[in-house]
Amino acid sequence: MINVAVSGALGRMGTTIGRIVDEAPDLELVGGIDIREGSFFGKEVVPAARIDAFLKEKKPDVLIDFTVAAAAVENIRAAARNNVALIVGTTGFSPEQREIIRSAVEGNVPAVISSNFSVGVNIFWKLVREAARELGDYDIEVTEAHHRYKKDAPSGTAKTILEILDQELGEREKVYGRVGAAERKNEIGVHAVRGGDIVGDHAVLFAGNFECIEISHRAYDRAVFAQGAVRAARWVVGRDPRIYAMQDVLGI
Ligand SMILES: NC(=O)C1=CN([C@@H]2O[C@H](COP(=O)(O)OP(=O)(O)OC[C@H]3O[C@@H](n4cnc5c(N)ncnc54)[C@H](OP(=O)(O)O)[C@@H]3O)[C@@H](O)[C@H]2O)C=CC1
Ligand SMILES: O=C(O)C1=N[C@H](C(=O)O)C[C@H](O)C1
Repeated sequence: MINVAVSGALGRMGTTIGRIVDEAPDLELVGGIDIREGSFFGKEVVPAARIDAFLKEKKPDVLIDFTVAAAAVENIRAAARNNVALIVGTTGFSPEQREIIRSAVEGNVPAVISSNFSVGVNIFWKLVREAARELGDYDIEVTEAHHRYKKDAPSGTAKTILEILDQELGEREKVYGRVGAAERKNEIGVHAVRGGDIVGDHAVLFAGNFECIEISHRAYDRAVFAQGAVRAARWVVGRDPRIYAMQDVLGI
């Protein structure tokens, strides 16, 4: 049995993950952490300020964090202090926060950190890499769309797409939300759409003369991210103490 705790337990992803863990015969939901006190699936949710006491008392094998960047950094540090493995789905980290996370995790606990835990998006990233290798001279535009409540833009998944493009093509200027008259050069356009209950759409357009290729992914239910995060949680426990990607979990 793997003991699982969830931070951001009262949020959209936290409740979706809590339900999956609660229904899994091989997993035990030991409780949650959120900004507020509460309960989910019959288990206590404690405020973030009490995370150390919570981890010591409930002894989860793994903490799954889907919160906001500043909160996640503190939750990750607490998990590392208390020797608890990590799954981190939170997005919107600054380079400085990424560095704090790296030094908290490396050599202390195993952690799978991914801007997107869906299997489909992890395949989509591979396809984008492959296309970039062949179509580096095409014009490239990245578009993402999410629900009205999303706090960060562009999405973490879109930032990962940009990292992949930079790795394959060399660093290029990014133009966010193109506006006004400007000649197109070698830049990559980046566009974020927010509205309604869109779960998560991502597309990369490679536009050449007389043809375009668009690679896209659409999530229909956030359960797809939650299932991936739970799959990673089963995988991460007992691994060497370092940062892993979802590709490591999937073996791709
Ligand atoms: N990697 C992936 O596959 C995916 C990543 N995400 C990312 O996950 C994150 C959460 O998304 P979502 O569930 O939609 O967001 P929500 O706002 O619905 O949930 C976040 C929860 O965390 C709570 N929270 C705030 N501060 C803390 C804290 N210090 N400790 C614990 N909990 C805290 C929030 O409380 P309050 O609302 O009161 O602030 C809220 O209940 C985002 O960064 C999103 O981009 C989302 C989907 C998939
Ligand atoms: O906030 C969300 O909802 C999502 N966030 C992730 C991101 O920022 O890429 C992943 C997914 O698209 C849903």
